[in-house]
Amino acid sequence: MKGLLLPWLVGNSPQGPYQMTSKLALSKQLGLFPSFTKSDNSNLMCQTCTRAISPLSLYQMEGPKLPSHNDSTQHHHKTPSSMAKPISIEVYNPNGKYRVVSTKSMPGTRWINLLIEQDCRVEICTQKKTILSVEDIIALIGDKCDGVIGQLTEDWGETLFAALSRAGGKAFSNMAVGYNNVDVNAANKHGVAVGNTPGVLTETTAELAASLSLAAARRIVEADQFMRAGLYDGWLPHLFVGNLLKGQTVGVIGAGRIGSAYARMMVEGFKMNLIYYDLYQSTRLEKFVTAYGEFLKANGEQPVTWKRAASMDEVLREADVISLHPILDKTTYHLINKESLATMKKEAILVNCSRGPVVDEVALVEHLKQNPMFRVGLDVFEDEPYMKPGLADMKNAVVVPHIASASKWTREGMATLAALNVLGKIKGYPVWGDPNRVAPFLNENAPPPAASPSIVNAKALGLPVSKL
Ligand SMILES: NC(=O)C1=CN([C@@H]2O[C@H](COP(=O)(O)OP(=O)(O)OC[C@H]3O[C@@H](n4cnc5c(N)ncnc54)[C@H](O)[C@@H]3O)[C@@H](O)[C@H]2O)C=CC1
Ligand SMILES: O=C(O)C(=O)CO
Repeated sequence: MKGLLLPWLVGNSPQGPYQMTSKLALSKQLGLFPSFTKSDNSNLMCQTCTRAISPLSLYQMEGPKLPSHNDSTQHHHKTPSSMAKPISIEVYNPNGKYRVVSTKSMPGTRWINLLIEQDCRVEICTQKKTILSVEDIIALIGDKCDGVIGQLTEDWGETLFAALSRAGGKAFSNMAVGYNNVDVNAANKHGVAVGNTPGVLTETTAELAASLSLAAARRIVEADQFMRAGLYDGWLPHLFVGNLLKGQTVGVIGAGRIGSAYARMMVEGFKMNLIYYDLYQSTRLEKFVTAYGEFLKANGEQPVTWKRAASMDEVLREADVISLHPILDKTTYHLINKESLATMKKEAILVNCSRGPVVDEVALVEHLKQNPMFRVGLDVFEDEPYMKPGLADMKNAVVVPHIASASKWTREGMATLAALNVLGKIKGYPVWGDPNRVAPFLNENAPPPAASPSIVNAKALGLPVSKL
């Protein structure tokens, strides 16, 4: 079915125009014809509201097989009956037994296929609004909903878990590894499983942190703006002088999956020494740096070194480039503040690809103003989507809009893992034993294991663990 998948209903709003974009093959296979007649201009006309559906070319009807049905549950003008306010959706497999809602369109089609193959009706919110409110999501959940795939921008707390539970839902997955937007206790209270998507975004996110480190070190954005402004009038010894990374020290705060991947990139790619701080020892990372150091030594080069710091301050004092990769919780909120910034070297580089509130952004703006040689690379912001006043004016800051996981492979994989988390709970599958071993779920040439890849509250809910 790969490549054939198109929604059978698309609309901007329940009152707005709809386009039939279903593939006939899929629709025939699933028996999904809504009630339409042909209008004079060859557009399709809904028999209920007489609205024209265009363009017909998107939906190649075959002569006598014009669609006809009278199943009101498949009517496209409304999402489920109890919704307080209409919200536009795309529907796949309307006759599916389980109703799964995705609050956003997500990359790829595999995640949709996997759900519909397992008898799910998939509804994707197409509302033109980047961040959905709790009210919007309650409307999407409606009266009956078996599971929801949501986004890190949404506030998944008591209100939403209560609404999902009332609708019969027992499964939610964030399309993200970080789940600081989710009140897991509220989910536990309502018996809702909470999924996340670790592993598939580790390298992609680490690569963006490495990119921001380089962009800041070599002043790439400033130099780009200078060129475009037509200011370049010839090579100069002082023009955009930045920092050499080789032989310097990279500091990692939070050496989990992403922090460790970033550390390896910086150590191996730029021959930097490593200092890291984490609540846990990262033996694999230490072994990697040791082995690489020995390799360099055997080749007559200066070996790289590693050190596990006893405190975060030790990292801040010693490192030339510091990258933040902890989770966001009470212990990491404003981990970087006025005092910790003052501990750092005047020419240090700070990178944040974790969560905005790990850094006190007001203090950061002030520090950037006072220390023009101090530079930052930021993917995340304290009040996303906004930046604190003054940050946008700072030449010593490189800022990008929370794109660290934005590679095609990763985003499609995140969608797949999120869908499988929800599907697994709906089908009563056990939880995968090792949430870091995601490859079996991402293999497009084999069916995924019958398990939920990563459920963060599996223990609290007493869910069984897969023996696979
Ligand atoms: N900017 C983006 O697009 C992305 C951001 N993220 C963020 O990165 C975070 C980390 O992701 P992973 O590496 O997969 O998670 P992980 O759980 O493997 O790593 C987090 C590490 O932080 C450490 N940690 C926790 N509290 C700490 C503290 N107080 N001080 C120092 N270390 C502490 C943990 O021990 C753990 O090793 C996510 O929770 C998410 O918020 C993740 C993916 C993409
Ligand atoms: O997965 C996450 O936590 C993100 O921030 C999205 O990439």
